[in-house]
Amino acid sequence: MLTTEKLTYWYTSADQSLFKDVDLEFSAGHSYAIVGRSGSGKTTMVSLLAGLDKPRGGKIKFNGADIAGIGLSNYRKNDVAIVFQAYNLFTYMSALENLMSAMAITGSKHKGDKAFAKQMLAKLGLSEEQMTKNVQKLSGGQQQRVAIARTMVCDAPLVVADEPTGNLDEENTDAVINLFQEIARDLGKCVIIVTHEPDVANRCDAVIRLAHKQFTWEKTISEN
Ligand SMILES: Nc1ncnc2c1ncn2[C@@H]1O[C@H](COP(=O)(O)OP(=O)(O)OP(=O)(O)O)[C@@H](O)[C@H]1O
Repeated sequence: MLTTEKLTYWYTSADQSLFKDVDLEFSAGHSYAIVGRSGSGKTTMVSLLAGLDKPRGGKIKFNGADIAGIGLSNYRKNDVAIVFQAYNLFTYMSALENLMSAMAITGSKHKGDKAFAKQMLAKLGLSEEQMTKNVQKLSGGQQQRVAIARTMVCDAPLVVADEPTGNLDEENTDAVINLFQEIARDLGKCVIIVTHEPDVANRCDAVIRLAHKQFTWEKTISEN
């Protein structure tokens, strides 16, 4: 579903590349963890994969088409759902309103379907009362679950998450990982997660380590 071909990136302020000539392949229906030391370039890599920044060299292809050709804003709107550590929810809305607007903005096939949005939030353990109050009144774990529910109600086949469990306790981390697995296995999406947590990485179908500017597979899909 998603491939990188000789992907190269450097920040203009840096004197050398962060990574060079990276070839990776991600398939639908699987979850992938990207791990590595702080500052190695994991966030930069997922920003490129999510179409938030442009490569300096090489290509990112989505279903065989260069995302530069698709147009990064079209790609972000139709093909990618992004989950950040700082949830990025509309803070003046309820959880339900957040899902409804995400469906409207992305033109999801569930657009306008309030019952479906409620069903997803209920599935993630939110009560009717929690769904309809301002998201800022929810706990961090609950807000993160809303951010993940948002990826489930949109049609985007690719879900990219940067440290999605970074500030969650063990119980919420577990719930979030279960959700990502469900999104990959049951909804058939491709899930790519940057994480510092070995437990989170181990529960993904594949693990890629970034070290010394190289990405190496620590666990591959076929080892499952
Ligand atoms: N906008 C920027 N301009 C210049 N340098 C940057 C910029 N963003 C990040 N960097 C540098 O690029 C390197 C990689 O950063 P990145 O955030 O991708 O690493 P990371 O592996 O995600 O780190 P962490 O695990 O701490 O989040 C770091 O040395 C960082 O200081």
